[in-house]
Amino acid sequence: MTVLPSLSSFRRGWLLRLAASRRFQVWAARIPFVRRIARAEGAALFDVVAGFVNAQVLMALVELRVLHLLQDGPMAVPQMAGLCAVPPERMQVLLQAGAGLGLLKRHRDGRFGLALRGASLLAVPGLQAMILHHRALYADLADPVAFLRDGRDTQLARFWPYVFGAAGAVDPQVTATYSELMAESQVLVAEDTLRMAPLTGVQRLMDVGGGTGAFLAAVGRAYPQMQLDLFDLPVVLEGARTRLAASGFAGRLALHPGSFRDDPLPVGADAISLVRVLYDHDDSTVLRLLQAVHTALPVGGRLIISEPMSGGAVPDRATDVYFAIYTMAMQTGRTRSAAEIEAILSAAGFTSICVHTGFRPFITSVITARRG
Ligand SMILES: CC(C)=CCC/C(C)=C/CC/C(C)=C/C=C/C(C)=C/C=C/C=C(C)/C=C/C=C(C)/C=C/C=C(C)/C=C/CC(C)(C)O
Ligand SMILES: C[S@@+](CC[C@H](N)C(=O)[O-])C[C@H]1O[C@@H](n2cnc3c(N)ncnc32)[C@H](O)[C@@H]1O
Repeated sequence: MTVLPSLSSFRRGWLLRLAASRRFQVWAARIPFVRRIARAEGAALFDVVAGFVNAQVLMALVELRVLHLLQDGPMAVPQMAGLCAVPPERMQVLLQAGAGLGLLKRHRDGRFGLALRGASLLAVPGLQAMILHHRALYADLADPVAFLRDGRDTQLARFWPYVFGAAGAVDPQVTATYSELMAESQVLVAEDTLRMAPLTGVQRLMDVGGGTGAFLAAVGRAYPQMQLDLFDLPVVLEGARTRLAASGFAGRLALHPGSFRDDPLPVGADAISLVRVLYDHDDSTVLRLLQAVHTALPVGGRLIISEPMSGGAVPDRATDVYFAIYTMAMQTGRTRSAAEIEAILSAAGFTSICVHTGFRPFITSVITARRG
């Protein structure tokens, strides 16, 4: 909590009782210094209250391709209304809301254009597809208490059938959809992972659960001499073949179809990466997977784990809300803190465990470890 830094629990309790008193709030609104804190708290609280509406305005802007349409310059409301097939008076409200969110800019002549944040959104790989797929998550959260008490049949779990193992990933069309979403959203994850955990000295890297090879492609570009191995479910690798053939890495990339639930991992790599894999699975699957990675690595071999992690003792706004609820809706895994992952790594026999908290925790954080 930002306004209550490190107070004793007695003073903290006293301050919390004050904040929860309506009479104190009325008084605080009149006193100059306290008024600033009260206003900031009010605005922050309203942001939480209005979150769903903000997200739905964003959804409409993306689905109607408003940001794309404004890419070449500002437009008048009636023209936008025609292009988006939305009545002009409603379009006005949507565009004004987009400007309120800082995504659009309202010009003096009443036209709307892109703001810096809206323009940035267009350039984030896969973000628009990610926003559109939130429909499934929002449907699951329509009744959040029912979801928490008994959220067993979720739309999101059906969106990502591979989490149920090889048996779930049978439909190549469905597999192609999620593989594409993962590959696009991988770009920033790869950037941050390689910045936090450079692969200097690694001869051969195996990416387990590497999807269609987007992480390995980034690694291959950064380390032109490295041998690359990709391990994933057969149906996923089938889809990856054409993409990888065109990537120019074919000569130094080997594909290993298999399921880490049922098959041993191939040996030979001196480093193994697990990028956005652990949080899809329960603790016992994660422990067995890390034990299998331990067995597949040579002594001193390196493991790189990269995924958004819970803040643990210091709850984090992005990962402890979005990713924790998201992975709960997927049903099979959970968003773990670095400390929780460290504990499983130790149980699997890893040493030299090192946590690199992400500078963008909503993109990823990294843990590295070695086979002792
Ligand atoms: C030079 C000066 C002084 C000024 C210039 C001004 C200027 C031009 C500034 C540009 C600003 C700029 C560079 C902005 C860059 C913005 C960026 C990089 C924004 C990035 C945003 C990324 C976001 C919002 C990422 C969201 C990621 C999400 C929602 C990921 C979801 C992932 C999921 C659900 C994964 C699921 C996997 C599963 C299924 C659980 O296994
Ligand atoms: C969230 S995706 C991450 C893909 C990629 N690492 C990335 O970050 O974009 C999880 C990946 O794990 C793979 N996976 C899930 N269960 C698996 C299993 N039992 N054996 C091998 N791969 C599996 C999925 O097919 C999928 O490609």
